[in-house]
Amino acid sequence: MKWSEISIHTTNEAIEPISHILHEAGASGVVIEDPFELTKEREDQFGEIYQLNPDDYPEEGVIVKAYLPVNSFLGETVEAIKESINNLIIYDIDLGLNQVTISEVNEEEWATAWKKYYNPVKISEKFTIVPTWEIYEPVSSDELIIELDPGMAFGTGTHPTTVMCIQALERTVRPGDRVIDVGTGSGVLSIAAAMLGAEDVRAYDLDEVAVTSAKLNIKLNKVSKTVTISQNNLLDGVPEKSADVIVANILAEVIVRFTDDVARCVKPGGTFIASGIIQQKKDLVKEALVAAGFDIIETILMEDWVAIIAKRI
Ligand SMILES: C[S@@+](CC[C@H](N)C(=O)[O-])C[C@H]1O[C@@H](n2cnc3c(N)ncnc32)[C@H](O)[C@@H]1O
Repeated sequence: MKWSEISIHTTNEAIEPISHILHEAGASGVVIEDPFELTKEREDQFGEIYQLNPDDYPEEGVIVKAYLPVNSFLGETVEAIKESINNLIIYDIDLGLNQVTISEVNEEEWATAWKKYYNPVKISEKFTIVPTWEIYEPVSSDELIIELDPGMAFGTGTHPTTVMCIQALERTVRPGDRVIDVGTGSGVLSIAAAMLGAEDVRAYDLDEVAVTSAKLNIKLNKVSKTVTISQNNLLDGVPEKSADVIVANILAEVIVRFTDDVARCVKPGGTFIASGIIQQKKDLVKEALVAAGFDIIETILMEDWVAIIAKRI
C-alpha cells in the first residue's frame, strides 16, 4: 500500500485533539516534532550523546505528522481532517499557524494523484460511479451511472459517508419529490436524487470550489433541469417546509448545530438523511434530532462511519 505524509504545524495545546482526528481518519501512527526535544540531552543505548537535526523541527509551535493510505478518497480524507481541525476553534483550542501540508507529491500533483486509484465502482443496488476519464460498459440495462470528476471537491462517490447517503436516497426518494442536498461537494448526491426521479433538487455548498465542481458534474450527467446549485451556508434563507427529503453529508458537529433548521425546512412526514458522523458522535446527533422533532428510523454503519435516517414528526 502507498502512504502519503500529512504534516500539521500547530500548537502544543492542539496535539492531543489533532492526533485523535488523524487516528480517526485512518492514520497509521502519529509523530510529534516539538523543538523542546532539541534542548534535551540524549544518550543512545551505547552511552553516546546524540543530537537531533534542528532542520527537522519548527522554530515555534509543533509539527504533528501522520501517514495516510493513498486511495481513491485520499482527497476527501484530507479535506475531512482539515475541517475537523478547523472545528476545534469551537472548543477554544489555539491552532497556531494551522498549516496543513501533504508531502511526496506537491498540492497540484496531489490533486490528480488519486485518480489512478479511482475506478468505476458499483456502490448500491442501482448506482455505479464512473470517473469521467474511464470507459465503462453497463452490466445491466437498469443500472444508473453517475459520471464524476470531483476535481478538488469532496465527493468521488466512493467514500463510506457518501455511499451510505446514496443507499439511503435510493430507499427514500420518490418520483416528484423535492430534495435539498446540504454540502454538495462534487454534486454526487444531488445527481443521484435527480436520477431517482426527484422533481426539484437544491444543492448548497459554502465552498466555491465545490460549487464549480458540482456545476460541471450536474451538466455532465444531464440533470441541469432538475438540480440548482448555489453557494450557501447550510440552510440559511431556505423557505420552511420546502423539501420532502434533506440530505447532509457533513460533520457531526455541524449537523447538531443545524437540526432545528432542518426541522423547519423539511415537510412534516419528510426525511432527513444525516451522514459524515463518526461512531463516537452517533448519540450526540440522535439526541439533537429527537430534540428537534424527528423520529430515528434507521442507523446505518460503514467502517467507522454512521448515517442516520430520521423522519420529521
Ligand atoms: C463531506 S463533504 C460531502 C460532499 C458530498 N455531498 C458527498 O456526499 O460526497 C462536505 C461538504 O460540505 C461542505 N460544507 C461544509 N460546511 C458547510 C456549510 N456551513 N454550508 C454549506 N456547505 C458546507 C464542504 O465544503 C464539503 O463540500
